[in-house]
Amino acid sequence: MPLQLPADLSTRPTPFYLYDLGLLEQTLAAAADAARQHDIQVHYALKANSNAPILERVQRRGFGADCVSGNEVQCALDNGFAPGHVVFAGVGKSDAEINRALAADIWCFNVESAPELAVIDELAGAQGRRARVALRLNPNVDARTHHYITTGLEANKFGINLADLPQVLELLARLPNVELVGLHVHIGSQITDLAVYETLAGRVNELQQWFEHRGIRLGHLNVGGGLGVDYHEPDAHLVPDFDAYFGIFGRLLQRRPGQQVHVELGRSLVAQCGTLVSRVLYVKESQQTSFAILDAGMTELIRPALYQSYHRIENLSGQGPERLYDVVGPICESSDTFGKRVALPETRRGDVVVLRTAGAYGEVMSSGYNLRDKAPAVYLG
Ligand SMILES: Cc1ncc(COP(=O)(O)O)c(C=O)c1O
Ligand SMILES: N[C@@H](CCCC[NH3+])C(=O)O
Repeated sequence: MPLQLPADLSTRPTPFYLYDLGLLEQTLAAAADAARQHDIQVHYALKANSNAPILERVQRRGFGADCVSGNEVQCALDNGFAPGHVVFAGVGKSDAEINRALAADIWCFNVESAPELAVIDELAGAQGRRARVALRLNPNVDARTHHYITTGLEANKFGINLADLPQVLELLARLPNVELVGLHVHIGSQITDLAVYETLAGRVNELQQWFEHRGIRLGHLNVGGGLGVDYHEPDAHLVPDFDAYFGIFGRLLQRRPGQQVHVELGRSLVAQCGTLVSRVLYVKESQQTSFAILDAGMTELIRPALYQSYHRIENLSGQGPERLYDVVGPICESSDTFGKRVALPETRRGDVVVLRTAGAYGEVMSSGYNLRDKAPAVYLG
């Protein structure tokens, strides 16, 4: 399927984010089918992209919302997610955020530490409520992804380490305003080696047994998100292999009767439907390198600067034999580089250059550094 472009591209100012809603629907349908087949509930991780037209489509599929701030909780509610389908996660929830989520009577707080548990109990008590909580445990499983987006190792700030679990359970037993409803793990993002999820499923089974030996039955198992996408050859894998991913948990998790299994997917649902569209401002020839300087930079898409991430770069208007370019943005930082020695057709001022697979952690991570304008979003399909 060729990249869909707006009919008025030649006169439309750049940069902008372009979203293919047809591809989004196709991706959501594939995920919903696979989830249904394995009886797994999806909570969409809003942090990947919280634009209203995207949330509207996610919500229509019957997915819930996985939120990591009070504003994300509010955004989910404003965009039609029922409170009973909203989860609030995150290592540093403020009192104000917890209070808002309690007042909205969301489904569950994913709790990351003993002090947080005590605060939720206190605030719930003050509101005359009982909060449902899942404990986020650190399963110490290596996601084999970039170290900045690995979250399930003991060295990471996330989750409760297994050594601390007995004390957390003692605390939980003493707190009157919190009810333990589940177990939560999340080991990282952009996971492409699915064997990692097999290890995770085994670890979750062990954890469940550990709880059961202490007489605790878990209403749901939340195995987090992290399914990766193909940044290198997006057109070959526009829709991720949800069947393989859900199948692992469907097959390997030892589910108890009536127990629910939840996943929190972000990137895999929205990454491929988004593209950052820019134009070449200048081609600057230096002795060693040809720079293609774009009108988009790290302020629009920070992933290459932050994680050395690869995004496929295509010159849609260039013709002629390929040459190598360092593709950079206009921001006053040397890390404002989208790719080095990128093969592009002969590139000129005004050419339209796109960065693919930018629907997740693209627009949401944009900034106003250098007092840049926010790039608008354009929706097709
Ligand atoms: C706790 C939690 N759940 C879900 C996600 C969504 O991850 P992804 O977009 O990789 O599916 C993240 C981000 O890594 C996360 O930290
Ligand atoms: N923002 C990151 C992933 C972090 C996911 C959230 N825990 C990325 O662009 O890849």
